[in-house]
Amino acid sequence: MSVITAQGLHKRYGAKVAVDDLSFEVRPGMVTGFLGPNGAGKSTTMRLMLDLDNGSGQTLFDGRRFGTIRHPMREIGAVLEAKAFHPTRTARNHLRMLAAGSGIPATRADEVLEFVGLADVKRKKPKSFSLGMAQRLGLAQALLGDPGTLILDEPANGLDPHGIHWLRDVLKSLAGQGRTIFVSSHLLSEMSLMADQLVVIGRGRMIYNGDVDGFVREFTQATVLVRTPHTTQLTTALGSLDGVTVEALPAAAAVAAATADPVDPAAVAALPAGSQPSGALRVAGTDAATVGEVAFHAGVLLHELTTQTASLETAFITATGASEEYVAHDLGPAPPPPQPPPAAGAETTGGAA
Ligand SMILES: Nc1ncnc2c1ncn2[C@@H]1O[C@H](COP(=O)(O)OP(=O)(O)OP(=O)(O)O)[C@@H](O)[C@H]1O
Repeated sequence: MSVITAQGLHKRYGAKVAVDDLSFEVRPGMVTGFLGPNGAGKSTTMRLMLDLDNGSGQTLFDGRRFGTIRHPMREIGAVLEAKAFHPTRTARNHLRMLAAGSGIPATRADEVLEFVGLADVKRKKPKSFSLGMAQRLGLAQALLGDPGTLILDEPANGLDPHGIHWLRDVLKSLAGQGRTIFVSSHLLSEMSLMADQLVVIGRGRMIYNGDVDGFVREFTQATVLVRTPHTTQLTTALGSLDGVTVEALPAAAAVAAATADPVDPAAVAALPAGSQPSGALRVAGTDAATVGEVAFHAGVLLHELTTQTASLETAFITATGASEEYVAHDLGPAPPPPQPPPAAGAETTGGAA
């Protein structure tokens, strides 16, 4: 359980700056997600943090560099590459060898293999493992020394939906025990369910460091969904507010037509409570409380008033769009297959044989 402090991490490959002066803190007791488009520098950053790559800056684990920690496996569990295992040993022996090197009892190998669901294949060689099985073995290896800190690069890669669900529960529960979890992933829906804090980078630079809700707030605009039988009156009333836009959703347009817009409030009010036809509006540029107040002062009945926040994926695309390194382009039609050369003496213009 340690605070990770990354300070001024920097790495270039020739002219290419892969990690550009990154500083951030990863705190215990929560999952910190590490996000960025392809090639943003996530893996390089993780390697720098663990002194596995040459670069500048430093990373401290409760004030100590990785290289100075006597038994790193007992403090920091890391999986940076899913398939980095000994080529000839069985999964169990691979873990027992690592355990022996760090003064960890051999029985722990069986415990962690059981924990990650690989007990049945522990006598098999990891080279025969699928990517998902290799990921599970990687996590078993990381947990061998019961470390307080986990650094995991794309641990969900290759896992099936059950495996992803399981991994999320495991990481959340390890964080709940007070451990420090730093995990990269491209699965944004998973990240939104799992992470408390985010470090988001693009082209090696910091884009955002803070809590997940703050990221979504900063890079997207919340809207207010309103359902009312009086869409026209409400649209007019909201139109007087600066910076507010109102969009009629398809259902609202249908109601407006059906009730011969503008709505006759007296006719609608005469309907039994709850049976008035309701149209939907999406309001941007203000909050639900303001929409509710405006509706109240305009005498507009509301059936629903909901704040709608955007997804982590929408925020990620907005935040990192400009720093996307590998941008796809439209694929034109395939060229026609080459025509075989005409046989010698054959007709080339067509015609009756
Ligand atoms: N050994 C290397 N030699 C040259 N360039 C490298 C090397 N390793 C990484 N890079 C470059 O550094 C940049 C960052 O790469 P990195 O693998 O850290 O990104 P990433 O965010 O982990 O990407 P992904 O999400 O695709 O795994 C990329 O532009 C990559 O091409």
